Amino acid sequence: MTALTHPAPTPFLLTAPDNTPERCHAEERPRLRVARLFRTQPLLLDCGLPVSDVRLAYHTYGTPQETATLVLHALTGTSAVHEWWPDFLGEGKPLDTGRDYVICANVLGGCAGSSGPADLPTMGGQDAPLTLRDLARAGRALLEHLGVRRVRIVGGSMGGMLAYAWLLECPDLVEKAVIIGAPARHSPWAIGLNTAARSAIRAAPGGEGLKVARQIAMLSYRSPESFAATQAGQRQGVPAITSYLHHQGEKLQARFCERTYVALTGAMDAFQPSDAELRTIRTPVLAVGISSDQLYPAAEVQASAALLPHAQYIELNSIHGHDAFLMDAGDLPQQVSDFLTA
Ligand SMILES: CC(=O)SCCNC(=O)CCNC(=O)[C@H](O)C(C)(C)COP(=O)(O)OP(=O)(O)OC[C@H]1O[C@@H](n2cnc3c(N)ncnc32)[C@H](O)[C@@H]1OP(=O)(O)O
Ligand SMILES: N[C@@H](CCO)C(=O)O
Repeated sequence: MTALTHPAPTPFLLTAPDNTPERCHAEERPRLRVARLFRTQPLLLDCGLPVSDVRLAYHTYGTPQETATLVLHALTGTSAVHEWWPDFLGEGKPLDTGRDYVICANVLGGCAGSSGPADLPTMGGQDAPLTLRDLARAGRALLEHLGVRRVRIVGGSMGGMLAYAWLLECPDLVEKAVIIGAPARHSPWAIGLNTAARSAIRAAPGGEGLKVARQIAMLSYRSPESFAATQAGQRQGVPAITSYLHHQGEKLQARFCERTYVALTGAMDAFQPSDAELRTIRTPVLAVGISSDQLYPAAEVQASAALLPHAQYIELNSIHGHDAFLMDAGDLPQQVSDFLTA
């Protein structure tokens, strides 16, 4: 197989020369910081490989506190919550920067400042397989680094599935969790879509495959009704949807890494907790399905939540499919706020 590529490293600020976290106060402009973790004791990945000196890039918002709100981003997301979730972050919003200490880290394996596949050990000449539990354990070390003892977790899409991994891996840390647009495990449908995306990347490494992967994924992130409303007709001599998908492919290729795409989709596909494991979760959970979600149908999100002893389920009504939690959130911020402050 031709080697997969990694984009130029994201510029970042190290936390401080001695690796002590700097404090970001509500009035400060959000800054990307990078913590260096596992320098004395390695992180043991589920595949058996130890990793030392792990970088996690993160943003914090609000005043540091021992109890924080941890945001878990989606597949191609970053730690910059202020850039991609303005409906949820800010004073008076569910991630209330005037009241809460909000933390978001680019996941282990990511390509927005954290240690990615190119920084991690290989296994048999291939990138080490990562698990969502590995990502949660790395995240736990960041919380310890920041002096955080308890968290409320809010995650959407991959971040929602990662929230399940946190609930299983770190039950002692998590006070409550909001899981948006995510089941506890991938269906054959979701694995199939990711398989096609990875096949495209492997068939055309260097960027072209990643563009196709994004086009496939975008079709699952929206809905037939959404595209009928936004992409009907022609644009510059081709169907508008064709031009849209090309644009989305170019946009992702410019900002993302194909090796991260393979690693994170693989981690999601492999995360298959049993019903029995899910029934052990004691933490209160708010699970949110999205009425038009083609990737993770609302019924699937609800079925996962039904296995949890202390979960409530609500549905976001939108024609815009899976991505609605990012672009058409409606009343959801208020409902999430109510749950987090109850
Ligand atoms: C803002 C950021 O920095 S996001 C980076 C981090 N990413 C994340 O956190 C992941 C989560 N975010 C996302 O997945 C996305 O940003 C979303 C879902 C929130 C929004 O997606 P968007 O691509 O911005 O929205 P949308 O689907 O409406 O597309 C708009 C873009 O398509 C272009 N477009 C729309 N229709 C067409 C068309 N027919 N042909 C060509 N281009 C088109 C628009 O001009 C616009 O382009 P631009 O982004 O270069 O300005
Ligand atoms: N559109 C989001 C959701 C994917 O699950 C992303 O690109 O990360």
